[in-house]
Amino acid sequence: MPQTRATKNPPPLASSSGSQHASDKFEAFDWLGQNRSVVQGVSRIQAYRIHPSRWTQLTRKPSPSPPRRPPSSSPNNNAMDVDTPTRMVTRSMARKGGACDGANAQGAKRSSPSPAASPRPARRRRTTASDKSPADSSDIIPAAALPILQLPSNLKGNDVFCLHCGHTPSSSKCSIDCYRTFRNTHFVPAESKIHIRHTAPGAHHTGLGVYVNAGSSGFHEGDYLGEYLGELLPLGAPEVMQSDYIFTLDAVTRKTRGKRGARHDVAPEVYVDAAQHGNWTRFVNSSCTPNVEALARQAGRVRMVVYRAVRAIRPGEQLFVYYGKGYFTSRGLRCLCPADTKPHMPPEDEIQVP
Ligand SMILES: C[S@@+](CC[C@H](N)C(=O)[O-])C[C@H]1O[C@@H](n2cnc3c(N)ncnc32)[C@H](O)[C@@H]1O
Repeated sequence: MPQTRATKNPPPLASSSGSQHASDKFEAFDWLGQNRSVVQGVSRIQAYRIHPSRWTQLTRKPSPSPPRRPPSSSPNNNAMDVDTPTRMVTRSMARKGGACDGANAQGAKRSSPSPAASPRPARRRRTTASDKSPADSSDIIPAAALPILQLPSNLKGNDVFCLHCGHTPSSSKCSIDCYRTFRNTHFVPAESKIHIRHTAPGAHHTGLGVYVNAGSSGFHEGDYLGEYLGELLPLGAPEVMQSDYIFTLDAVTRKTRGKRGARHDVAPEVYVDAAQHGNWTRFVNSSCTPNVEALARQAGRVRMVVYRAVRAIRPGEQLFVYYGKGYFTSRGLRCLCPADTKPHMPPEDEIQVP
């Protein structure tokens, strides 16, 4: 079924027809197979990039105190944030220049590592020399990007936990080394178990997708598969409106309860856009029955979106996250995932994890 995008600024890379996809012009085997770092103008990166002119030309709103979320009326607000997955950026979030207002909550909910969600460090695995990527040993974060990525140092409360050490990132026990160590030790070597290829033609064709290699051991539930890398963009950057490869790196820095309900303080808006620079995670398609979740987390005060397996994933299976309903509605797209034989609209923000 033809799909149209309801946007005044059609994405430069993406086509508006259902049979053509942003990445059709990539040679999928090149991405992983030919050891090339640049494929058809899209560079494969191992660390965040920053768009220098976007950060100097655009003035970000000064935020002496972090913006407030509207009080929530949900009596179960505490539970709401537990392991809530993050979602791809919707068009309306980008237009409004902010992803954290209540009106957009359905498509924009990001997680905060709540006390129940991540007080303990993630499961570690043994690192081998072959797991090391060039980025692990050198500058994993460009110096200019560090202040952009880091959460405020005056974090209070106990809502924000480092994925590596489990401490609040403002604690003296948590440092940038936590981010480095997390990257080196907690991710499974996913790239050696996956390949990127065109999805089958027909009703479920969604361009390129990520598949688990036949003959590999697949993934276990809870495996950290990778970090969603891309170019860091500030609030108001025009690319945010145009990209189909974008997450917000927003994070809840403090959650307090008052008479009017819970209040969430959030860190200033940052987007990670993989349209021009990215890693394999940019090819993961959306499904209403995902096997991977995208979580907004932090390690050593560095914000990141991590992909984690929500169940065991067998060889031959395609990896899927859930982009959120807002991703599809704001682009005038229908979901073509295998959860339904026909093009459909994803459920509100509910996902069915089998
Ligand atoms: C982040 S990219 C995923 C990789 C993409 N398939 C590619 O070839 O580069 C997101 C785009 O993939 C397509 N896509 C992913 N999941 C989809 C789904 N469930 N239904 C329809 N299109 C989907 C849409 O074109 C969407 O804008």
